Amino acid sequence: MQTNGTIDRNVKDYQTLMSPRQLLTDLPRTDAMTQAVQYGRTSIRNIMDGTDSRKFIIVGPCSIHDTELAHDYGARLKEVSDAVSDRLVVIVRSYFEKPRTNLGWKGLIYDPHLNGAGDIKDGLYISRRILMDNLEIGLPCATEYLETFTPQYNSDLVSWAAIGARTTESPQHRQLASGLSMPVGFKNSTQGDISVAVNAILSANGEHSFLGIDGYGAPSVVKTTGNPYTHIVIRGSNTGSNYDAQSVQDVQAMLMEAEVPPNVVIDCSHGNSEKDYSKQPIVFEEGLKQIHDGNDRIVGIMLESNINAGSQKIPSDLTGFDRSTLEYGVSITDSCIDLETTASLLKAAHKSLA
Ligand SMILES: O=C[C@H](O)[C@H](O)COP(=O)(O)O
Ligand SMILES: C=C(OP(=O)(O)O)C(=O)O
Repeated sequence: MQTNGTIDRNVKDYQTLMSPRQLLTDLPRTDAMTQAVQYGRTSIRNIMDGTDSRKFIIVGPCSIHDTELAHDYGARLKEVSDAVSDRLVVIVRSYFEKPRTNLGWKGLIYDPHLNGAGDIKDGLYISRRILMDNLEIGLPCATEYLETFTPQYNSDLVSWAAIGARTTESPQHRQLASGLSMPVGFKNSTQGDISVAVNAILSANGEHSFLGIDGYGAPSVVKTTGNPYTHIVIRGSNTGSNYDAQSVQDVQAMLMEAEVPPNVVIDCSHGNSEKDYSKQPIVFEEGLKQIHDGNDRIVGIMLESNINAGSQKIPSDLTGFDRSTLEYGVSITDSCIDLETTASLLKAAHKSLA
């Protein structure tokens, strides 16, 4: 086709991807995995409805960059999860898509080999295997959806999904959430605006028609029913936190004014910890205190946790990067608390919810 340079001026290449159905056929979900997915989804729905008195904890690495690490982390978290499961539903963060403030590594799906090659096909296979690994041992998974096509490739393995602070206001993400099969948390904006998340909930609760792909990869008009299990995740902002009792009550008042259930998840990281992992336990304990003091609509808490504490820097241009230089078990995005701290926080929560 003669285009005279009117299109694709800034496009280097198109690479055809396998259809979602192809990936699901190559890496099929087992019955045991289905059970783990359903356990996570049903538990969260019941907690949101108030028919299950437990709380859900979304906990795990800020991002996964290493299959071995994910496996190791999941196995160790599962032991803690089993010990607290009568009062806490533990869902492991399995985040493969990172929304960046400007540039940076975008996550395992986008650049699985950490070499800047953008091998998204491998990223989809590798990330699906990680979800399957966790489900195999009975650990339900949470993820963030950044790209609106991604759920077709992995949502059958996900029990809870986030729409992040940078995308909560995006119509496409709200429409996407309206059709997702799992409960979805909308973050407040990076500037601390709560109303964008409240509006996101209202939008995602409704029916939509929008452009997407079906399981065979065909461009489709997607018609959704609306997702009744959406809620807010308060994550603080670039200028301060919003996890104190007054802020939480103010958020709940806004939700009730909008006639949606006042369910809130407190994110202990991001703006609430000023991205300093050592402050996450303070936020966690304050959330527990508020629950203990009677705020039973705090339905969940989120922690960013890894095998080892802190974070390590990687170059912004990953071309030629030698990933063997990375320290094992340490985040390459936001700083995380370590597994020992995670285990002691979960055990403290278990005790406090007695
Ligand atoms: O949770 C992850 C980060 O906070 C988010 O992806 C933004 O990261 P950045 O500001 O380092 O780009
Ligand atoms: C990117 C994340 O959070 P936020 O959208 O709140 O920045 C995250 O939880 O990984």
